[in-house]
Amino acid sequence: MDSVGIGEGKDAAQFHDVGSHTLLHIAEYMNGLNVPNLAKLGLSNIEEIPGVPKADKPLAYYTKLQEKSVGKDTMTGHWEIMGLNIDQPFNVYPNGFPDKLIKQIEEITGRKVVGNKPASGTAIIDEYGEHQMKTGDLIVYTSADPVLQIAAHEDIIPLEELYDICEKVREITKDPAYLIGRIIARPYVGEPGNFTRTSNRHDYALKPFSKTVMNSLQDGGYDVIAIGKINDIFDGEGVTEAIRTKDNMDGMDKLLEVIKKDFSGMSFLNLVDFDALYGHRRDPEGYGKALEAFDKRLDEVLESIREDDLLIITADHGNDPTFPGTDHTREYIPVLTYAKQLKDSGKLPENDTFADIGATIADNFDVEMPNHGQSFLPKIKDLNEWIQYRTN
Ligand SMILES: O=P(O)(O)O[C@H]1O[C@H](CO)[C@@H](O)[C@H]1O
Ligand SMILES: [Mn+2]
Ligand SMILES: [Mn+2]
Repeated sequence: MDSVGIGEGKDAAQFHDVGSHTLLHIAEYMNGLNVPNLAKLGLSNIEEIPGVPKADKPLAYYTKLQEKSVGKDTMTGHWEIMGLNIDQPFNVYPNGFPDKLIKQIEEITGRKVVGNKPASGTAIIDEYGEHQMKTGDLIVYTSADPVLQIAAHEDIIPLEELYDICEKVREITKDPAYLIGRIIARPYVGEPGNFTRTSNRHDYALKPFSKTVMNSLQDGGYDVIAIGKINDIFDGEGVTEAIRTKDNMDGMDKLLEVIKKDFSGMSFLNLVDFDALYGHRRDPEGYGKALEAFDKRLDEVLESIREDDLLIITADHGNDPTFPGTDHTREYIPVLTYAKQLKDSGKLPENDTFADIGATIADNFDVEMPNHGQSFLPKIKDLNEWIQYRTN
C-alpha cells in the first residue's frame, strides 16, 4: 500500500513531519474508515484508527516499523523492505537541476526545457501544457523526492520518443555526482485547462546499491513476480516476471491471478494510487475511499491464498493527505503478517528497520539473509507446525 503510513516516525522532526499520521488523519476526515478486513487482521491493534474496531483476536501478527534509511522516498522504502539500509541519501534538487544537465538534455533531445523546479505534477502541466503544445518543449520538474520527471503531451511528443528521452537522461545521470533516484516519464493528454495524466507513466530507477532479498530469492531458484511499479523500483534486479498494472484495482486483479497460479517464491505488489492520486494530491476523501475499495478486495485475497502462503500487508513511507505541502511524510509503516495455517496471532517487535520484512521472507525460503533486519518467524508461535505443514 504505497504511502499508507501509521504515524510520525521517531525521527519525524528531522524530516519536518512532526504530527503526520496518514491513516489516522484520513480516518478522522472520513468520520471513520470502513475497512473490515484490515480490522479483523488487526490494523487497530497496531494503533487505534477511528471506525476500525480493535480485534479481540486479530487474525494476523502485527506491528509497525520505523525506517532506518536517511530518506522517505519510494525507492528507499522498498529497498529497505528488501534488506538494504540507505545511509547515503539520494540528491534532491529544491532549486532545480544544474544548468549543465539541462543543457545536456537539450542537446541530446533537440528540444528546449521549461519548468526545471519542484512542482506538483498536475500543477506543472496546467502551467506549461499549453506552451508545450505550441513549442514541443520538454517540461522537466522535480519534487522533494530524488526524481527528475519529464511531462509530455502524448500528441506532441509521442510516447516512444518520451521513453527514449528518459532512457537517455537516465544514462547521462548515472554519474554518481547526480544520484537521482528515478527519471520518470509523465505523459498526459487533453486540452489546456483540462489535462489528465495517463497510465503510461514509466520510471527509470537506479539499480539497488547492493544485493536485495529479491536477488537472493532469484539466486535460490525461486520466482519473484513483480506487480505494478515493483519492477521499475528495483530496475528489474531480482525480478523473474514483471506484470504492469493500470491502477489499484487492476493491481488487485493481477495479484489474484498470480495467487491462483502455481509458483514457488514471492509476488510483490505495489498499489501506487494511494500515493500518486490521493496522497500527493492532498485528497483525504479519495484516499479514504481507495482504502475502503482495497479492503473490499481483501475478501478475495484472504479466500484465495493457499494454506502455505504468507501474506504481508505493509507500506513504504507516509503521505498524509491532511499535512502541509504535497510530499511524503516520515512515518512508521504498518505490518500485518497472515497465513491461513497460523492458529495464533499477536504483536511482533517494533524494530527500527523495514528490513525485518525482507529478513522474514529470506528466512521463510531459507535463502541468504540480508545484512539488516530480523526475521519475524521465530516470534510466530505455531510456526513449527506451519513449516511442517508446508514441507509435507
Ligand atoms: O506530483 P507528481 O508528479 O505526482 O509527483 C509525485 O510522483 C513522484 C514519484 O512518485 C513523487 O516524487 C512526487 O513528486
Ligand atoms: Mn511510495
Ligand atoms: Mn510518492
